[in-house]
Amino acid sequence: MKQTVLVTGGAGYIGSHVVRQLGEAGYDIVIYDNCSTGVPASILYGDLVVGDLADQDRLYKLFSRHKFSAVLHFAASLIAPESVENPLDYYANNTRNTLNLLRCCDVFNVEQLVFSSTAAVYGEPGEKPVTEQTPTLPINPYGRSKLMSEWLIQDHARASKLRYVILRYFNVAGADPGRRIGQMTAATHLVRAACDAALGRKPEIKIFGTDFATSDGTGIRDYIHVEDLASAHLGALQYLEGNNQSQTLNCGYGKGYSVRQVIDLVQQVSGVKFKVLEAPRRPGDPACVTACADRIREVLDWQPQYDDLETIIRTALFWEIRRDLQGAKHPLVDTIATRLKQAAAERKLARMPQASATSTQYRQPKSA
Ligand SMILES: NC(=O)c1ccc[n+]([C@@H]2O[C@H](COP(=O)([O-])OP(=O)(O)OC[C@H]3O[C@@H](n4cnc5c(N)ncnc54)[C@H](O)[C@@H]3O)[C@@H](O)[C@H]2O)c1
Ligand SMILES: O=c1ccn([C@@H]2O[C@H](COP(=O)(O)OP(=O)(O)O[C@H]3O[C@H](CO)[C@H](O)[C@H](O)[C@H]3O)[C@@H](O)[C@H]2O)c(=O)[nH]1
Repeated sequence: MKQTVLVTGGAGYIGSHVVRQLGEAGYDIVIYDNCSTGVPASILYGDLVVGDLADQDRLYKLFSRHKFSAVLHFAASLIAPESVENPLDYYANNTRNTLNLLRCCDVFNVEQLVFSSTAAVYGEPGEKPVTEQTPTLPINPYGRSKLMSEWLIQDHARASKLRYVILRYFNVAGADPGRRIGQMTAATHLVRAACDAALGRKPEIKIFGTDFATSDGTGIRDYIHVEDLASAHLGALQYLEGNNQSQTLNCGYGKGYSVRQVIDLVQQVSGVKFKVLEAPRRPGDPACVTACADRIREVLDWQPQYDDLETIIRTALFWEIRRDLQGAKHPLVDTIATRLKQAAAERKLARMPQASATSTQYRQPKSA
């Protein structure tokens, strides 16, 4: 029987990629989103209900209309420096609204929850990759608001039949390799900011902090492709459907790249030497955050397909170019698009001997 799942924040960047994979896997999907940063055009499957998680009455009505087998909870505010400026908004949208959602799960007997948490719960863990056992010491209100949400979920699960998978994402980037969806709205993330600079949408990129205690002085992060992150959600859902116990899992590849390395690679892949400025650190930015991601592979049998920074950057750039071609077009877009197409064709050629050997091997006529 088809299961109906609720996806909060499904019109957003990550949620929309998960919705697409859920739709392809045959789930019935209801998306609840206030479209503050998400856009309806990014929803390729399911029904969108436009509403706010703060509206408890609306949520009750939604839960009473559907029999949800599970909830995937993405809706949140997520810009760490902004959370330093407006902490109360972050606690309201992230922590209080998670409580609203849990109340509905409780009243309507929803027993499976997949929650979007973040590496920001670890704060400033130093150079070592962090495991799920690393102490959680968030250094900004965003991280604290998410950690408090984790506690709400864990405490409620102890007192009820709720089972959960909390996924702590590291830095998410890239776009649907099929180029249907990607980051739709303005975003401050590094890969996006570098793509914007390559496409000439911004005159330059700023490196926030060059005096961190890292190899080149700039911040180090573990970048995960949004498509792999989405498949981890399907794995988490299937894991819960298999009646397994609750888990908290890191979602990253276990590889660290500095801001300079990311910018250099965006310049290399795009062929555009955009301007790079050095600027002071942003408030609340840790020096280095990378994941030990052994447990998620083991527990969910998760097998990432896009574990490569160049692939992340290429899919992000392809998506941004596609967005540009639909709207106002910058002259550089054509140059970069041609360059990316050439690179893709060269890679295809390089792979050809192996590909044709494999196809001869496997495509034997059935009647033979
Ligand atoms: N992007 C990252 O690098 C990253 C890293 C770690 C964790 N996360 C987490 O992943 C989740 C999704 O992030 P994203 O990058 O897709 O962001 P996003 O802003 O694209 O998506 C968030 C979605 O939630 C919706 N939303 C926000 N507040 C809402 C409310 N009160 N009621 C209803 N809908 C609401 C927005 O309209 C949007 O569609 C968040 O919980 C975030 O904390 C993201
Ligand atoms: O224009 C920019 C943008 C970013 N950076 C730097 O690039 C690194 C990554 O910054 P992002 O803004 O891309 O991402 P954050 O690490 O700040 O945070 C992201 O990943 C976290 C998990 O690690 C959280 O989950 C959070 O929601 C999500 O925005 C940081 O050192 C930042 O200072 C720049 O130098 N210039």
